[in-house]
Amino acid sequence: MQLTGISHRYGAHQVLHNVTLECPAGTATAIVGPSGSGKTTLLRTAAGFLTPSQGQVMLDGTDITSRPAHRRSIGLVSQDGALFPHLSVGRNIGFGLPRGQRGGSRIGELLDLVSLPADYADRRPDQLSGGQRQRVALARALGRRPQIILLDEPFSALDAGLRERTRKAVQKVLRSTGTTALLVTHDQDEALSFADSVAVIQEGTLRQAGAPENIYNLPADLATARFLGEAVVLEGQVSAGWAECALGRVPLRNESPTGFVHLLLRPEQIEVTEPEQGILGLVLDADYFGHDTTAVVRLHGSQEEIRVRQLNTQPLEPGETIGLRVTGAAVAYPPGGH
Ligand SMILES: Nc1ncnc2c1ncn2[C@@H]1O[C@H](COP(=O)(O)OP(=O)(O)OP(=O)(O)O)[C@@H](O)[C@H]1O
Repeated sequence: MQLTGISHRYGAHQVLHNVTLECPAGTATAIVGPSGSGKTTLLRTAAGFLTPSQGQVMLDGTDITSRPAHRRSIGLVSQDGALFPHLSVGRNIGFGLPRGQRGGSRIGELLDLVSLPADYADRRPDQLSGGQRQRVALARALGRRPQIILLDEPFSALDAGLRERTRKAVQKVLRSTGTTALLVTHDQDEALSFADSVAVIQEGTLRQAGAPENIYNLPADLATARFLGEAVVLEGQVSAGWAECALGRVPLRNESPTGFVHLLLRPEQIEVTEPEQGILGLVLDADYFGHDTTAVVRLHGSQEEIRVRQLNTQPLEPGETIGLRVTGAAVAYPPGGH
């Protein structure tokens, strides 16, 4: 599916500005962005519930912009699954299937696809857990073998553990059926782990789209960097592909003009060492989580405070002096961008 030059306004309020996004067949694309950035509006445009003020929705080379939702080969799974509470699981899944397929075997097949036992067909939705309900919603959406599945925050009502398991189960089903998926989420970890491609949208504008590792490691700007995870931003001076900053001399991941820049590092790139082996820092605050420790550290001789994250280390103590060393490269941004 291709969304080309999509703009949309609700009355005088323009919420999408010329968004172009390609969702290649058989892949999963996640749209992430802050609340109110226009994600759902874009998804509704893809689904056919809304005709954009401008732009085209193309599917397999055909312009389907003004084709209504029920005539598109698209399945939708929403936040709460939207199952009919008074119908059994089997009848929920059968809803919308051609008459001949509403019986046992196709329903059983679809339950099996989402790893639910066949006898769940007789249960009512309120006899299932939240994760199981979302799997039923997925089975229902997949029943008609749509070309595309649209997932609108489908895991957000689930608690952390269940959320991850359900996400993995859904990912597996989508991959095994080769279904193209478009997921809307405001959870950046979910987007990075679920999708083949991540699109970041802010204030109705597409800021960046690409493979998760590219988006995380080389964000288009600092706002995108901060949205996708914790960011350590330091002032620096660039010359010949290296930058000098409060953490010493660090290589750059991107091409940058010489002179003053803002440097982006991720907290996990900053290694804690013995004081004599790194740049000195004073621990101001530390949180020990068992699997990792995060700390806020003030760098010696500067007012810069940074956040570091260490795996499997001893707890750090406020007031302690530590050494810090950068691993990997930084990304340089010209001054003025935030
Ligand atoms: N039917 C509508 N009429 C008028 N304004 C709307 C309508 N639907 C959404 N909006 C506005 O459009 C903007 C984008 O909304 P949208 O639901 O697309 O954002 P979102 O990124 O999905 O947000 P969230 O993550 O909070 O769901 C918001 O400012 C919202 O108030």
